[in-house]
Amino acid sequence: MPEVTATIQSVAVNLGSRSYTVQVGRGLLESIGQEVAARLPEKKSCAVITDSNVAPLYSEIVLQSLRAAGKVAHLITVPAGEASKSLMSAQTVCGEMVRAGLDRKSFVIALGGGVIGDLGGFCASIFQRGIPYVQVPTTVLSQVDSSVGGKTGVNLPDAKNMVGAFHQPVHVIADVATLDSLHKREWNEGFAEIIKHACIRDAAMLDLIEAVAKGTGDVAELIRQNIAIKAAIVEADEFETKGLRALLNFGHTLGHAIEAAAGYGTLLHGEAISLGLRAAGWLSVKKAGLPQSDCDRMISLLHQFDLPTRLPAGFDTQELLRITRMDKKFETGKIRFVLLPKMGDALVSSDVTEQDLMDALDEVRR
Ligand SMILES: NC(=O)c1ccc[n+]([C@@H]2O[C@H](COP(=O)([O-])OP(=O)(O)OC[C@H]3O[C@@H](n4cnc5c(N)ncnc54)[C@H](O)[C@@H]3O)[C@@H](O)[C@H]2O)c1
Ligand SMILES: O=C(O)C(=O)C[C@@H](O)[C@H](O)[C@H](O)COP(=O)(O)O
Ligand SMILES: [Zn+2]
Repeated sequence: MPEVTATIQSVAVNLGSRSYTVQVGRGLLESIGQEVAARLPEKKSCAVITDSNVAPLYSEIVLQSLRAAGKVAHLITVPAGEASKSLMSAQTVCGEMVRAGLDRKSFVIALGGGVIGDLGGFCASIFQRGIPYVQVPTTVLSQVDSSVGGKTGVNLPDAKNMVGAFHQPVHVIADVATLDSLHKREWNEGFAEIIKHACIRDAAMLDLIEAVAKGTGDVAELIRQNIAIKAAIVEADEFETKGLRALLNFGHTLGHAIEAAAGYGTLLHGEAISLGLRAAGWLSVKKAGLPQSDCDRMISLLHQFDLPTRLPAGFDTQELLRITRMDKKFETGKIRFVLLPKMGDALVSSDVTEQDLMDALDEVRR
């Protein structure tokens, strides 16, 4: 993976009283304490929630920075991986927060990938009915997607993200230096969400993604562009009530079902979404007139990041459909599915049937 160089850039997320800034740059962890103190001057104590892979790499620098800024910081570490995005983990984390003496004047730092962002944000949203939190994303996926927008939550064994809350962070610090320690598989999975963003919102960005795949593109600029895309959608439809934010679910209706059916952690989120993107691309050609060449370009890009586009053996179609019926976009028992009529443009369709989903799954098995 390339070392990502960057000058510090900021993307604003304008949500009235819930507005915040996403800072992107290299070496930002060292100054977390100052940044947090400037935004939460009256808050004295915090929990730094992280996972067992990230803690040995980055917790000390974050704790030191917070303590140097006068904050009392407690480290809470959960096992790495999707299995930690559970109600049981939320209970454990909140219990540790109580025992550490945190109160309604405390705050949370979510230091890690999307699992920690979603879990840490959720704990912040429910702890003593809600305290502020700061996102410190350390994976490509969490920097370009999950740290922005305030969707927090945990999985149920039945389906993904079934319990949660909208709770916006007060600040996001995306230090691209943390990406240096990612393994290739975790680096690559983030590109599923980046390719998704290009497909639904910005066809021109496909060129930059292709350049990054070849090792010639500016990764930090790509991250910044993705944050800007996500921020603009969230600003226009924070609570996913106006039809716009639902477009961020392109590839997710079947992707989430595959992720849950595989057993959380078997496929990474981005890998499951890659499979969902291929299915949604195929349905977009069939039902929305997407040119086959555009669908092929999307699939080729997924391959360039070694992302899976063929469903492995062992997934039962009826089981996947059963999980898909729990999708949050379902309305009065009807599937609402995100399709692309053309590259860079998406819509939510009520014209996709269960038979279409079965046909798409057959296609993805080939
Ligand atoms: N809230 C949202 O809007 C949103 C958006 C997209 C995805 N998500 C959620 O995000 C989760 C996936 O996030 P993820 O892919 O970041 O997974 P993750 O948090 O599990 O991180 C992937 C792996 O990388 C390790 N890791 C993290 N940072 C590292 C670093 N800098 N160096 C080395 N290893 C590191 C982690 O320990 C983990 O093993 C899923 O639960 C998904 O549902 C949420
Ligand atoms: O922020 C959003 O909105 C998204 O849909 C982003 C997705 O990439 C992400 O996986 C999200 O967690 C899905 O949310 P859900 O509401 O479909 O559970
Ligand atoms: Zn996603």
